[in-house]
Amino acid sequence: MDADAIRDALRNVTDPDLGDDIVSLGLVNSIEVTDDSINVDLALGAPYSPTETGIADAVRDAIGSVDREVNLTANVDTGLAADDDVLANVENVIAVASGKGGVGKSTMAVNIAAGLSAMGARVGLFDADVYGPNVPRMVDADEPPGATRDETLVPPEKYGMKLMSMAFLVGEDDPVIWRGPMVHKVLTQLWEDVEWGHLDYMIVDLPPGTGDTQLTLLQTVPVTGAVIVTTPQDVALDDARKGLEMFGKHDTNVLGIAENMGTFKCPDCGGEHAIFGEGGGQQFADVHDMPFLGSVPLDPDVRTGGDEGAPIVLDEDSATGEAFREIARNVANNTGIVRRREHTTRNPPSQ
Ligand SMILES: Nc1ncnc2c1ncn2[C@@H]1O[C@H](COP(=O)(O)OP(=O)(O)OP(=O)(O)O)[C@@H](O)[C@H]1O
Repeated sequence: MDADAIRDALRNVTDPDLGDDIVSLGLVNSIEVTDDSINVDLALGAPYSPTETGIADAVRDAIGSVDREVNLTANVDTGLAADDDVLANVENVIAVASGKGGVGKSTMAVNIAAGLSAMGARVGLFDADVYGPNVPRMVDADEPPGATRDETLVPPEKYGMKLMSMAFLVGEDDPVIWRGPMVHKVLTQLWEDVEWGHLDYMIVDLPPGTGDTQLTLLQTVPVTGAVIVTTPQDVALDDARKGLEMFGKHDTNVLGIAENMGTFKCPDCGGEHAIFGEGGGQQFADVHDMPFLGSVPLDPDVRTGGDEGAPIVLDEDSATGEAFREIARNVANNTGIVRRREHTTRNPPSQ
């Protein structure tokens, strides 16, 4: 089997989101055939996402080699030169945002991060909520970052995730009054002077609203996409709209809308009640032509998980945990769509 025959075989592999075969889309970067191996480099950008794992499996099937080892690698064009990319070793930066406080944004960020980590991905969780950093508590991380000789910070790890938070530096209960320029300086240091290593996903928990932190992040870091967390009430949805507008102004992709507290899971009767009305998050996503990532019920186990530092997404037996896992899978899948679409736009296939 030579490279041309392999390329032809790969025309049978369809990208389910972009709706064409991967060769026509220009998602096959290179094919190399040696005496004992077939090496194919694909333009895939969302490691461990179910969709891209499926594409890779289909590629192996299409090649169907029995006598040579098939090695697949992935390299997607991000449009950034390594030099001007502040987080060059981080493949995808995902901002978790909410229009208003208290909708469960940190809970969502922690569970998405832990969910991606459980899928096998290398994950960083960056608590950028300088005004109320609470991620360390939610994952029970009390170990502060270490420091190397050249004064970079080594993030502590929990559930396989690398963590960084203002709480490590100032203490969770210290009131912090930050002005814009200080926020900018501290945040920039927090991601530049940290040894993140190679990450597939960095999840950034933003403070609620549309303030200095959001601006700093969007101006200084190549954000792959944003997740907007909302509850189904009209007031929360109104604020979520402002979040959408902010990301729109900065040309930032929105990976989708995640609904929290969609229903109330009653511990007494076991039933689920739509106390804030039904389908608010889904309707909001539809109206704004955004993907809907999923809905999580108001479930006392989520809060206990958060308080005890054990994200519920890791509880295999919990239905609410499965709702978070579904959101994590969709976040990864939609990250892949953004990456592959950008790649094909930047590298239009010749035929
Ligand atoms: N689906 C849920 N079921 C039960 N409790 C929840 C759920 N989501 C969040 N909580 C609880 O609600 C509280 C607030 O959640 P969280 O800190 O995630 O909100 P937030 O939007 O990040 O808030 P902030 O405005 O402080 O940033 C926490 O105690 C959390 O455990």
